[in-house]
Amino acid sequence: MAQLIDGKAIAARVRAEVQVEVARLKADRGLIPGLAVVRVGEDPASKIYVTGKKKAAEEVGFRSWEHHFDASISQDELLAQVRRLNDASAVHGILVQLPLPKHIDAELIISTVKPEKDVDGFHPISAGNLSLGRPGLRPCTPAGVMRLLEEVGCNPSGKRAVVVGRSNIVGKPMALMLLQKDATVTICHRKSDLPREVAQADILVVAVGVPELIQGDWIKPGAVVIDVGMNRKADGKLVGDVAFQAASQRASAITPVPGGVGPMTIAMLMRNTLLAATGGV
Ligand SMILES: Nc1nc2c(c(=O)[nH]1)N[C@@H](CN(C=O)c1ccc(C(=O)N[C@@H](CCC(=O)O)C(=O)O)cc1)CN2
Repeated sequence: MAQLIDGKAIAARVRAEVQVEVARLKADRGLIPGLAVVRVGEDPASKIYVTGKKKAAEEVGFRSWEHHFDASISQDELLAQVRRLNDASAVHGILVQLPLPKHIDAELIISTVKPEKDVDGFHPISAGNLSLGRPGLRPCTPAGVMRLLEEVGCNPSGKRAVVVGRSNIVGKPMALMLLQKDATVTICHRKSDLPREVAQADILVVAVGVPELIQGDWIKPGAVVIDVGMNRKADGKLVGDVAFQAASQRASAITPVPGGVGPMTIAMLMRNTLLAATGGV
């Protein structure tokens, strides 16, 4: 039976570390990191995540602001709001909660955030820094996965890592971060032979948003399995992209859903905001 990777507990530890550093920053330099979160429309999940981000920000000692706009806001007006936050000296980190309404070009909005304030790590400059192996702000979810691996003593160096999913916000940066730690990385997508690729993985990270796509008997015995998926079933239950029970029989360690990767996303956002405030990337 696999070790359960307790993302909730590890995320609490990351937030506590940030809190200590924020207290020191206030005492030594009188600097209080500020996080501005932009939310557009009434997506219920976004509302919950943004509330969680504000709560975490306040707990670690940041200033935080939520800028909520009606779903009918024009792209130009939203761009102007982001530029205003770019110019605000008390704001060190800006994030625009996704998804945005269809009439807004999310890529354009993201590229308008000042790279130094891009605490989501989604800006093309941040993505370029990552792909070139330069310092920079990293996307929170894959950064959280790297911390989970570290916490369970899994060093990617020399291991075969398989990432299922090639999104710009999880799959691609995840693969690059594992590569940077000297894993041999395969990225899978809808044309891949999943059972064959998954069977090779010492480290398996799945981020596709398809409930229980990865079957337990595909998994290499002893693999570390990280499930980024979060899928709401008809009965309201949340399941991941991996068939958890069967996978637990073969993996050496596995993240649950909920309580695995999800809480790490918000914890790493706190770390990124601290880095943005101190210029410490
Ligand atoms: N601008 C961004 N938008 C979105 C991001 C992001 O990183 N930046 N990621 C997701 C949503 N997200 C944070 O924004 C997020 C998702 C899930 C969780 C989480 O803790 N999930 C819990 C379960 C919650 C539930 O019961 O519904 C868990 O996995 O235990 C935190 C943050 C998309 N948008």
